[in-house]
Amino acid sequence: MSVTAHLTIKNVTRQFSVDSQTITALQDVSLSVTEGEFVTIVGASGCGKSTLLRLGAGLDAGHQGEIRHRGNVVLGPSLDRGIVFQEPRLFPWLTVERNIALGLENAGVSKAEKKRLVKEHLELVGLTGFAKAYPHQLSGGMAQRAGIARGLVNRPDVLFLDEPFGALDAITKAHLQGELQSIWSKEKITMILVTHDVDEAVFLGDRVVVMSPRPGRIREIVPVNLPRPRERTSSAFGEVRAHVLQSLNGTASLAETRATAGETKPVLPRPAIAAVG
Ligand SMILES: Nc1ncnc2c1ncn2[C@@H]1O[C@H](COP(=O)(O)OP(=O)(O)OP(=O)(O)O)[C@@H](O)[C@H]1O
Repeated sequence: MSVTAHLTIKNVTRQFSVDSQTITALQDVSLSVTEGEFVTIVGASGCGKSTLLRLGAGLDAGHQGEIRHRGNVVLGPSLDRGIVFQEPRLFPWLTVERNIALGLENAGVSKAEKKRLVKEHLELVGLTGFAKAYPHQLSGGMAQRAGIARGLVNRPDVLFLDEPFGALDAITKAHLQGELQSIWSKEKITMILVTHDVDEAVFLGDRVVVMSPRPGRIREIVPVNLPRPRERTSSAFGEVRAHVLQSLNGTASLAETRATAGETKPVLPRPAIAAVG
């Protein structure tokens, strides 16, 4: 793995205004991600994880501080930065292959190249044979695999994943975590994944970024120096997990904070809320 600073987030603060109150979603957050690294971000609900991801991907702006990707200031979305959300967001009227091909929209590739890339990525996520299926014919895990293929198909430099397995059952989740880790090892794409699941963060991350809420800050960055694929039942894994949990509990227990999360969320739908700054 090279040590090029790939994505740098420097002193980033992001505030929102809700009902004339200012919410500081992120305060003075700095993080430097190296090329090919897998960084996971955990934290209680409302601590700014998604805000950080959206800013990094260029889907949000209005922050103070600076975000650079390969040395260039991030000013908006780019084909170099892919994103996968918790819901796969597939178009129900398009087949799996056409949904994946959407990731190549505006990528300037020929029809033949598009076909080749879609086939390759169907294979990569284990959906060969489902190219012509429609989203309603897929299980939740399969749909999320299609979402991941769409995020990867144009070979982004960085793939941002916002709780990609959050809606899946425990068995499918563990399976897809394993698959994502092999895709990452094979494709060498920088990945930044947000999760509520400490096991997932330790299983996948080279480093686990622990965030604390109100205002959202980085509390600690925990390196995970364990060989891959990781053995979740090993004592070394358990030690890192315990460390991350302790770090989270330094602010509040995750369960406790999630129970009060409603208080930190805007009551109005987000598009109706003005951004500060
Ligand atoms: N568009 C927006 N308008 C107003 N407030 C927002 C907006 N986006 C985020 N916030 C607020 O910023 C804070 C951080 O939200 P964010 O969604 O980043 O947290 P999170 O850690 O990803 O939470 P969760 O784990 O529940 O998804 C919250 O208090 C939230 O209400």
